[in-house]
Amino acid sequence: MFQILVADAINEEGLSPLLDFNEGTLIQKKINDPEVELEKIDALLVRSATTVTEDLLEKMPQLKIIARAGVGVDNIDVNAATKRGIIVVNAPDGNTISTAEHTFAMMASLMRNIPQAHQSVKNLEWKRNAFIGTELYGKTLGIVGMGRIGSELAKRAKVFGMNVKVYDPFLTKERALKLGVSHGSLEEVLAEADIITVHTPLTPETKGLINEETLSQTKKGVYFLNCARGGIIDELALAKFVGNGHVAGAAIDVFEVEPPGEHPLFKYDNVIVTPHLGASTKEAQLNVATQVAKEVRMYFEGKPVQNSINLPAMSKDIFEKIKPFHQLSKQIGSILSQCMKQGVNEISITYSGTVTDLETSYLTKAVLSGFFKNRIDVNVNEVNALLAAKERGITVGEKISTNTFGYANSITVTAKAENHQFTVRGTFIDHYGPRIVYLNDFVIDFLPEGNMVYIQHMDRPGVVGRVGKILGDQEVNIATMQVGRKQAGGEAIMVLSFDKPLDDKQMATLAALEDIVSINRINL
Ligand SMILES: NC(=O)C1=CN([C@@H]2O[C@H](COP(=O)(O)OP(=O)(O)OC[C@H]3O[C@@H](n4cnc5c(N)ncnc54)[C@H](O)[C@@H]3O)[C@@H](O)[C@H]2O)C=CC1
Ligand SMILES: O=C(O)C(=O)COP(=O)(O)O
Repeated sequence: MFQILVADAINEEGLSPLLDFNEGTLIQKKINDPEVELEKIDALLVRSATTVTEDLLEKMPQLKIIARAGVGVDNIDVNAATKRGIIVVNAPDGNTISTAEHTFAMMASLMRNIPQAHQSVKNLEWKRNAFIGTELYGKTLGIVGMGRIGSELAKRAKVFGMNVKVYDPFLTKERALKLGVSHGSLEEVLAEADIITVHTPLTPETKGLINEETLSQTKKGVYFLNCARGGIIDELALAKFVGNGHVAGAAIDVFEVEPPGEHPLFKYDNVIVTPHLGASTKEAQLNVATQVAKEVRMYFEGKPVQNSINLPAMSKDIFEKIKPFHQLSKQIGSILSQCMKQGVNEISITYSGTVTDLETSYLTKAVLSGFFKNRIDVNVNEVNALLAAKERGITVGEKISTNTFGYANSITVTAKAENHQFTVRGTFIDHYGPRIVYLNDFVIDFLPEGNMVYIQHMDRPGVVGRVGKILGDQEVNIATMQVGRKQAGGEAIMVLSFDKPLDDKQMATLAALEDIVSINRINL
């Protein structure tokens, strides 16, 4: 049973794909609840309230997937998760509309003093002259970060007759044209906008993007909005510019520290605030919960996840096509690792035939994950395979070849150590299955499965018989046996498979036989 911890308030109805999941137990408790056995948790679902640090991950050795029921993953140490092979997924578009609408509502409220006027009337005042507002019509809205939310906001602003000027270094001219917005540098947006709103993720590049220096490049009387992440606008710098009258007002939904407690911005009447409500609608919460619950379930069912931060997305169709090669790649990596015990400094992979139509970089990661399994105590998978190789100084090369060796496809992997190298080649035959067709310079043909032994020996009469007799005497049943040789009387190999793995004594007895050069277990 997979243990799935829901550590933040996530919509119950949206969690139904996991509530109905027979192979999972859902635990709805805070991360620091003493009843939570962190070491047993397989999946963790969070919003922005739970901070997922490297220290926390250290305590969660079984964790395989972190799902963020929302967009921003700045509360998750994605690098630390990647290093451990933990997949991080989010729900990228489930709350876009709600957040764009909230930003718009904040902008309208700010320009028309709605929160202040509301409070005044409730205080039994009637101060119509104190709350003269400013129209949105004809004003220039500067949007920093023109992704999903920025784009939805732009559409709404245009309907209100606003001019939209955007800054986003990753926005193409074509996309800006399609969205009907003027695209410029940050300096241009700062200089031209009447209202500036940020919609970037919080990253080292965007932290403090709006600071004293950038604030001083804006028009006097500018308004600021932050419904993205606390920290993109330097809060103390903003408070200073509100205080000196340069900034006419600000609407803030998110804070560097949440909840913010006493805050220098709170003393200004022209600063309006909400407690991180951008995504807080029934619709958005249902959307994001459903998205991540489905993702986690798909992951545990061995299906591809769609919205991973640290894995490439793959459609179901592509996944079905790549699946047999994925399995074969892992098996090749594992065989290689078990046949070549020493440290390796290079792994090169050559793909040929039909497999080259697929995402071979994904298969390369699968080869590496098979190779590292049982070699290192970190769970290596497609998320952290390249990183694991890099950290161990192993160069990984991938190439495509037209030589298919007579098969419809082939995957050839060579591992190199200082004075030694070992090659394994496999193919996948439709309606037949995976086969290993080349092992360390020998042509062979066997099914990579179960408990096997790989023996290198001299091609002399009686060797195969002696191996069979010794095993027979010990009541060991040989399930399959394949032999290969380069030339008569030279070096040869045997690959045998058994119902149960051979024990150390049986291995030693075989190793001691005449004409046996080496013997290795291969367990797949
Ligand atoms: N207040 C709330 O409740 C919510 C806040 N958010 C925040 O809003 C952010 C944006 O969300 P989406 O639009 O869905 O993300 P997105 O990924 O679609 O858009 C982000 C945009 O920022 C741009 N960008 C990145 N670095 C930049 C830089 N240095 N300067 C200018 N632009 C830059 C990217 O090119 C991208 O177009 C999220 O990362 C999240 O932190 C999201 C949902 C709800
Ligand atoms: O999706 C996001 O990035 C948000 O900021 C929403 O945060 P929340 O899930 O409401 O804590």
